[in-house]
Amino acid sequence: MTTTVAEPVDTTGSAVRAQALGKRYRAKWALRDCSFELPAGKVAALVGANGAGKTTLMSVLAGLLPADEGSAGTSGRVAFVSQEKPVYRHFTAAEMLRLGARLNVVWDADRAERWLERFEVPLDRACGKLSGGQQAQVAFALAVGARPDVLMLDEPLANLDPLARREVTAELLAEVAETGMTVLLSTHVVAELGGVADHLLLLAHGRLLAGGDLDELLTRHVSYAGPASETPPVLGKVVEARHRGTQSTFLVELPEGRPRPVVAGPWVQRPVTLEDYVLAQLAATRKGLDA
Ligand SMILES: Nc1ncnc2c1ncn2[C@@H]1O[C@H](COP(=O)(O)OP(=O)(O)OP(=O)(O)O)[C@@H](O)[C@H]1O
Repeated sequence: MTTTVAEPVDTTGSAVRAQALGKRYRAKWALRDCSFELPAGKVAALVGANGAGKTTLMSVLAGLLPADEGSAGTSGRVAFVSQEKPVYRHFTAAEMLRLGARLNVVWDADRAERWLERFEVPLDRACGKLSGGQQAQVAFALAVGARPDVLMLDEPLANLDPLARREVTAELLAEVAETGMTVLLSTHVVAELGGVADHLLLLAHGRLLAGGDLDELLTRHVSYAGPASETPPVLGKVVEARHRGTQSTFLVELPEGRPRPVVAGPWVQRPVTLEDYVLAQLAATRKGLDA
């Protein structure tokens, strides 16, 4: 089934909470020592390389997989749209919505129908004859129709054309603004998260490498470009260093609670985008420099 709705667990204030969460498949840990909290009403992006543990984390949070250590909880009702976004092939989109109405404790038919209309999904065609993107829209319609407090979407943007990606994220933001729900979405399309996500969870090899408010995280990271050098012109943790010919570039995590240092020429500093940050972190873990 496309959407799973789980019943509430106490999270003492936050919308989603994980405490030293771990999950293994046989002897191999897919998730380890994962602790974080998501405040309500946030859109959190869950990013990480293939196999980092994103689907496993969402499945445990949604209650589909049992944790092997630690604990997790979500406040209110949770809807989870899995990566495959399976729909019953012989059911039409309209029949899927009728099924949603019967399976969910809370059901907002208008909301679900509006979603399908918005994305021009034919209501009377068997889901098996819809495109991959249209099938995903049926899955999203079912999820928003269930009026969850926490909506988890595993790679919602895969299968969607660029315009649909932009429109789906805009619709999700509108849902968040209107209902106050919390969204946790995993994605590889990091470049399109700007202006969408306000919280980040970055997984590497099953461990949480970074997490927190996106603005705070990006404010603490700065890129410096200057003459070839072994070290950056400021104190801090070097997340990424690149040396090309006579130029060096450093992405630096500045120490917490200190004013941003002023650098003198020839060094030039520039702000770090979410994509810069995530790619630098992923590159570092791939090279075995971290985690
Ligand atoms: N059912 C399973 N049985 C055994 N190992 C599994 C199973 N599901 C996932 N794994 C392993 O657990 C690790 C995490 O997988 P997971 O699917 O959670 O990663 P992911 O970050 O969602 O990856 P992707 O971006 O490729 O979807 C991987 O090493 C994967 O091979």
